[in-house]
Amino acid sequence: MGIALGPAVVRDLSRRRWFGMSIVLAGGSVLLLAGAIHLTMAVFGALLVGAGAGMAFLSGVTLLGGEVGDEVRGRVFAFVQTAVRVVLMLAIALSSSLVGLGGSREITIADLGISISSTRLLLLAAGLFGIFTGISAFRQMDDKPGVPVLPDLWGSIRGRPLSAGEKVVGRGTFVVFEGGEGAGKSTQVNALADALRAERREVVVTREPGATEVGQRIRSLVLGKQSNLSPRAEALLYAADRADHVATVVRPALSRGAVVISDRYVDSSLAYQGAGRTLPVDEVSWLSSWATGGLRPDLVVLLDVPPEVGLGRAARRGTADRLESESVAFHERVRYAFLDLAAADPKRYLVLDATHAPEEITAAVVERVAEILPEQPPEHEVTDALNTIAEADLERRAL
Ligand SMILES: Nc1ncnc2c1ncn2[C@@H]1O[C@H](COP(=O)(O)OP(=O)(O)O)[C@@H](O)[C@H]1O
Ligand SMILES: Cc1cn([C@H]2C[C@H](O)[C@@H](COP(=O)(O)OP(=O)(O)O)O2)c(=O)[nH]c1=O
Repeated sequence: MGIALGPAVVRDLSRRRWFGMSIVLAGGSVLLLAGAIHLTMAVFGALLVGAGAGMAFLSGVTLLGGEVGDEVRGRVFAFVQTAVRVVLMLAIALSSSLVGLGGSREITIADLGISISSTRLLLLAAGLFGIFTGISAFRQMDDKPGVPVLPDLWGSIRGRPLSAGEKVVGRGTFVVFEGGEGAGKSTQVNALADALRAERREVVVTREPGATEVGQRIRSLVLGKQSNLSPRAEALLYAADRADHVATVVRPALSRGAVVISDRYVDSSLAYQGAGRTLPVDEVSWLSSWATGGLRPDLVVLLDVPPEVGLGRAARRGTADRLESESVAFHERVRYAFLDLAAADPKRYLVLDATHAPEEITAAVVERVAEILPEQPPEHEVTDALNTIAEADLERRAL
């Protein structure tokens, strides 16, 4: 059953993870057998043991096939087949003699009449051993460290396994500003950058969409008033812009140790394409996480403003783009989606009332950002680093 149905159920789950999980399933089902108080429970437990063992066998053979060289494959498989048979025979022989050793004693728990026999104790020990072995196999072989196990399994069953986050080398800090139109994001991004530059930190100010050359072209596609995009195409274009932005601007800057300040990031897609355009938010989230290789900001500053106020400010700035000209109901949905995201992860968010005076907002932002920034290195190291960046910049311009 495990061999026949397993692959169809877990679909794209990493085979390394599947191997450990299957052993845990088999071990857990043996535990169920140990505590079975009715024949149906025992039959169900036995089916699950079979499914777990079958899946472990299949994933183990698949993994072995992929990792063993062609020249020794025949011998390795012959050895494994023989070893499996020997272990099975030993297990049968040993367990039947152990079962015969102990007697059976009846104890009564709330009229259930559970008998504690040596069979149950043996199954209990075997189940615990199976779970322990499965967990240690999982830990040793895990190819997606840091990716939560159950969401990954659930995602795989639904055909969308979670991807392992790409590592960020370096110790930069990633700050994102989010909020509706005219909330004051650009104003605050610049104010924060000025404050950090005054401390002689390397700051990279960037935005979505349109921070790169490709991004500029995508920006004119998604925000041009004449374009008539479907919501899914719009979501894919924002994700493509984000992928290019993260790969070519954000990650390189973070790996240098810079503070990267971005005007909008993933939450904008969740709020505008998810809540605004009513695409499934988990799907939009998966798309963004794939596009960014799982890169998450250290801090998200949410500038919260009623849509009428923000849109009024944006209108004073000039002509409205495609999204600015959406209905007030659309912008209300966007606003509450942002607030909802912030409430779900309060440690990562700073929510500010954006109707306050700009200087007041800047002071709150600077205070919070100071808490997450690493200690400043000694003055001469900063000067050297800034000189190197300036020289590299001059060289790039000269080319
Ligand atoms: N706190 C504030 N109070 C009043 N007006 C503001 C405030 N912050 C920004 N503005 C003004 O609102 C307009 C939009 O601000 P901007 O920073 O471009 O917003 P966003 O980038 O969020 O669209 C600008 O004219 C700006 O001067
Ligand atoms: C990054 C991003 C932006 N957007 C929208 C929100 C804005 O209306 C528009 C960006 O416009 P922009 O002019 O850069 O921002 P603002 O109006 O806040 O100054 O793109 C999305 O719909 N999804 C996204 O993922």
